[in-house]
Amino acid sequence: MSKEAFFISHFGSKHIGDDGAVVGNYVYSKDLFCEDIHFKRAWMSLEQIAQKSMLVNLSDAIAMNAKPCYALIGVVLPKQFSHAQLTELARGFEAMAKRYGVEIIGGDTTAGEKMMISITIVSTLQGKALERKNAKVGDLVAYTGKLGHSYKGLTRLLRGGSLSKKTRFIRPTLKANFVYKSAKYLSSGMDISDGLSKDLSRLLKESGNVGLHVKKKLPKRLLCSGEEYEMLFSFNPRHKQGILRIAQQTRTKINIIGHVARKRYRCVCKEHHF
Ligand SMILES: Nc1ncnc2c1ncn2[C@@H]1O[C@H](COP(=O)(O)OP(=O)(O)O)[C@@H](O)[C@H]1O
Ligand SMILES: Cc1ncc(C[n+]2csc(CCOP(=O)(O)OP(=O)(O)O)c2C)c(N)n1
Ligand SMILES: [Mg+2]
Repeated sequence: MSKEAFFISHFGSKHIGDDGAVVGNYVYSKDLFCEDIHFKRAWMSLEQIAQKSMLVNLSDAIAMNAKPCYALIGVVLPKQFSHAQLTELARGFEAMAKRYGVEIIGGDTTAGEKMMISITIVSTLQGKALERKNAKVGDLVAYTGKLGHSYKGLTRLLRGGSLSKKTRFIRPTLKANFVYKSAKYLSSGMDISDGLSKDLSRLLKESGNVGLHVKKKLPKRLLCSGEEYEMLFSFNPRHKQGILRIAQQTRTKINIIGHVARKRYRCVCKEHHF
């Protein structure tokens, strides 16, 4: 068991375990975005840091089929930040929040050596919650968009290169419209933050330790690319046409990777979790 799982295992709530906690018609979710863990200051402007930290948080809400409405923003900021820097960061949060119809209703601010951002999102379910745990044997498994860009961007940055502001690593593109329209046809779903293979292993485990019958083998650079924020989901094959139609309407690329089978699935990537 990872130290992360060990730590979380101490809490008794039945709401723990998915992208967000479903309580009544609301979903509550939180993600951290930290200097030298999720980003380096040299890689991104403060505006981009604010934007990405907000997007990765909105991603969890959307992945639950919920519309984000409120955000609480906790920040640890270096003391030497100028007013201009604080403005840039705050405007980044506010602009992205506005774009998704989210109101920043509070948070907390303190000084520290490295930047840390912790965002809590409150969202409202758009229909049934899209959980990880209901994939059934025989369901098709698919993901949206293209994978591998984020890892490619990260590798370039780690080698001292730079990225254009539109690249996936700097600015993920969320699939909100596709999720909201298709959720009623999906049996399970989650966003891809730790890599398709790792996140798929979680989804299949939560669905009763089932496995995947692979349709076409994917290379590790796609399977293990984290921070993609594409959607991973499963559905009964009878909904395939309906889902493909919604994908077309929302201009979302869908990749079917196989179907759920009675076997075990093993993550093929290196574990990097705490
Ligand atoms: N420090 C913590 N205290 C309580 N619950 C936690 C903590 N860290 C993670 N969790 C919960 O564990 C589950 C899995 O978290 P995680 O794998 O990080 O989800 P995600 O990839 O969507 O961020 C979530 O339900 C999350 O709320
Ligand atoms: C400086 C730096 N090193 C490495 C990475 C790569 N990286 C950091 S966290 C992560 C996985 C996703 O983060 P996590 O905090 O596990 O997100 P969650 O699953 O909780 O949503 C990846 C691929 C990075 N973004 N920045
Ligand atoms: Mg997490």
